Amino acid sequence: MFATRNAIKIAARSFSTASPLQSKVAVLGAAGGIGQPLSLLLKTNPRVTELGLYDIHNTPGVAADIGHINTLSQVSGYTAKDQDGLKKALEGAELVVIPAGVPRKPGMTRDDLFNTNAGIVRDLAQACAEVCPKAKLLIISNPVNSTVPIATEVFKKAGVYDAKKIFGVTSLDLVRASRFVGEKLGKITEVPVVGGHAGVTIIPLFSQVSGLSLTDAERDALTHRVQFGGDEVVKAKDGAGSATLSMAYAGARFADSLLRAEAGEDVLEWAFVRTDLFKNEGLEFFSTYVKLDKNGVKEILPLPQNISEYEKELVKKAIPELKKSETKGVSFVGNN
Ligand SMILES: NC(=O)C1=CN([C@@H]2O[C@H](COP(=O)(O)OP(=O)(O)OC[C@H]3O[C@@H](n4cnc5c(N)ncnc54)[C@H](O)[C@@H]3O)[C@@H](O)[C@H]2O)C=CC1
Ligand SMILES: O=C([O-])CC(=O)C(=O)O
Repeated sequence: MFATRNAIKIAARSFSTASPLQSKVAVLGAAGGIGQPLSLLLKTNPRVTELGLYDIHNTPGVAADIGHINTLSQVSGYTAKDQDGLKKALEGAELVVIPAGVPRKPGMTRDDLFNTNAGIVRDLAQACAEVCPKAKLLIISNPVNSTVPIATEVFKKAGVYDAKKIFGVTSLDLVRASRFVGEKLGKITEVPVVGGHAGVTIIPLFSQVSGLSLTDAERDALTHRVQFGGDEVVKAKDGAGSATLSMAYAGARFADSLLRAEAGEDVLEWAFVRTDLFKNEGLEFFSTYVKLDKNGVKEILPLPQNISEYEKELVKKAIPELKKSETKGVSFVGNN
């Protein structure tokens, strides 16, 4: 389950500047709080040559607006009213990013979004399986711990499943952990975050950050802040939704990592993927260290051997929670 740390190389963190390959990125839910700034950031990425934006409404306006930005990529926007709008957005896509669905309000858990978002993700994944089965899917819609198993089951049913290409985007947890530790260290450094994307399933590995020394109380507080960073934003937005801008940044960063890997760079990321790491515990999905190549996941690395006892306990606590969400997602597709 754990490996030595020396195999692990931290990915560079600036956006791409190299000349582009042909890479179409589709964004489903593109007119939303995340969708709009995410589409904006993707428009500024020189590796993206085409953007296909889809939402149930408002996408043509977003596409027209972003389309005036003076980078070379082409932008088109479709809604549910356009004939074959979803199909047109997806055709030829290398990456499909999915932030479609409802966000939390104060007092809700991510799992409370399941009833609405499970069906949305299932239907969008079905369209991806039909139109662009070889595209990489980046799932942002919550609850990620269930929506990734949902998309996986849809692809399996359609006979086009490739575990290397379906990702739950947990990058915002990494961005938050890096920022919160940065406040302490006075410099920005990468902080691995593993597990899942909800409460106690979010596990920051502070033991892996060189130069960081925390008292037990500081470690507990920092861990809690990363695990419940989403709630901090939901509370501050006071009914107007959850994190959108930081999520757009994190999602664009993860998309950029996949595009870099597509172009032949060695990239290490953290993402919620299908893995055998916890096979003995009956768990199929876990966010861990993932080496990327042009096909998506090249290699899944075990957790570092030298993580702390405290972090090992967090992993143990997360497993039953993850398992519950996974089963719920799998059953949803089985029963619907
Ligand atoms: N993975 C992560 O770290 C994070 C995930 N999220 C999740 O992302 C999702 C979106 O959040 P926001 O953008 O703030 O919500 P939002 O409500 O602002 O935007 C969602 C968009 O999805 C669209 N949509 C709904 N059904 C659709 C369908 N069938 N096809 C295409 N588009 C559809 C809506 O029209 C809307 O424009 C939520 O589920 C939220 O919980 C939010 C922050 C972080
Ligand atoms: O908290 C939420 O509901 C949105 C989210 O996933 C996050 O900000 O991490």
